[in-house]
Amino acid sequence: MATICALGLMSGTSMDGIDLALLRTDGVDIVEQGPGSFVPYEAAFRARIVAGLEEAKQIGQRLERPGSLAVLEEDITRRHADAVAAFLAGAAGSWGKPELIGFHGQTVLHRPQQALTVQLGDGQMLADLTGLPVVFDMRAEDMRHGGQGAPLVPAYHAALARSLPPGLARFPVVLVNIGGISNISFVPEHGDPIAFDTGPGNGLIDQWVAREAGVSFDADGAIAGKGTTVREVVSRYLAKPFFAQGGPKSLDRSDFTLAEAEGLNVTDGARTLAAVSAAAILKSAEYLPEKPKLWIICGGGRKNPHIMSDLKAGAKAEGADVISAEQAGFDGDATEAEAWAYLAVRSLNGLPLTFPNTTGCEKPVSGGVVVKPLP
Ligand SMILES: Nc1ncnc2c1ncn2[C@@H]1O[C@H](COP(=O)(O)OP(=O)(O)OP(=O)(O)O)[C@@H](O)[C@H]1O
Ligand SMILES: CC(=O)N[C@H]1[C@@H]2OC[C@@H](O2)[C@@H](O)[C@@H]1O[C@H](C)C(=O)O
Repeated sequence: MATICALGLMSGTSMDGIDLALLRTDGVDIVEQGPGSFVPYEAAFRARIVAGLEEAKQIGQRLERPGSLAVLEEDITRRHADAVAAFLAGAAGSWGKPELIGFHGQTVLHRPQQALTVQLGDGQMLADLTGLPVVFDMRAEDMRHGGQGAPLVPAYHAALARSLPPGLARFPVVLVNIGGISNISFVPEHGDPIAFDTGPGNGLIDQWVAREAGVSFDADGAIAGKGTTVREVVSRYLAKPFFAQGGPKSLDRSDFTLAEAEGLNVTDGARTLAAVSAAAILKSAEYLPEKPKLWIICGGGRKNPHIMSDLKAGAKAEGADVISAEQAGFDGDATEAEAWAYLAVRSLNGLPLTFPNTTGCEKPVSGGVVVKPLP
């Protein structure tokens, strides 16, 4: 299959902005990772998305856009187009001109039990504004085949694991994405990955520090650094039914709340929620066929030193190592955007995006809608 240059766009559950990354791939091998970038949403726009999450709860059919959601979708799409233009006008443009965009959009509702997942993002509008073909809506087909519709990044995680230099690769490798929600991909030396969402990532920490300290995230874990983990609260979170079984499973941003942390002071709350994030990830090992030997941490949560130190301590007790994406030679901020570039090329080539062991779909499923700019 032909190698092409693709541009991936991800606006994740943290709702902090748009990640962009270029990738050269044939949809199987990662031929070359290109530059990445991030365009933050300002606080007022993030607040509009948060308000949109509430309105999205009324959605019964995935194409419905009640209340302000139609306008929000247009604005999200326009911001992606502006981000692409700025990105390609800079150094990224000289690395390569993308032939295809992989567009995630903004998840506002995810109800796998109802086979309902809604990402705001108008693929045709983005194609028209950028002049490039766009692959979007990559989760729906998986759900039509009985899958959770998430996580989708495991196909790319597996390619990353297989690209590790022999000196670093200690299989089974687990790639972890700590975004608003966390998810893992278990990659054995031979065979297909096993994947599922593992629990809250940074989402609860963000909500906690926004409410208690008026900041959008706990930068470098500074607030948590002044607090202590309250074990009883961690146990209360881990006692939730979500943790009583393995995958396939996926989460909506609202599935976990701050309820269990109420009453803590601001610093203990931030530290405890970081501990919850790490403990939830480590607990996933109970549902894997073999003990992981190497954990590689991607996503914004790797910048919280408390999540990282808890992960390292827990993994060490099981004889495993924890390293950041960068220590593995990857760009941990760009992984998801790269994944959407990779998945777009797979979609174009009719290759599966998801597998029975990653989302629970009944057979490997491709997906995504491909649109071209109108003449
Ligand atoms: N320097 C930092 N210190 C601590 N936390 C950080 C730092 N930088 C980013 N984060 C956390 O990472 C989050 C963003 O992570 P990321 O971009 O991986 O999430 P996402 O892509 O929105 O989520 P998802 O994977 O759930 O779709 C921020 O909301 C913040 O909580
Ligand atoms: C429905 C949805 O957008 N889910 C996200 C979310 O954020 C992390 C986790 O929950 C994961 O399942 C997924 O994103 C990643 C990138 C994925 O699909 O692989």
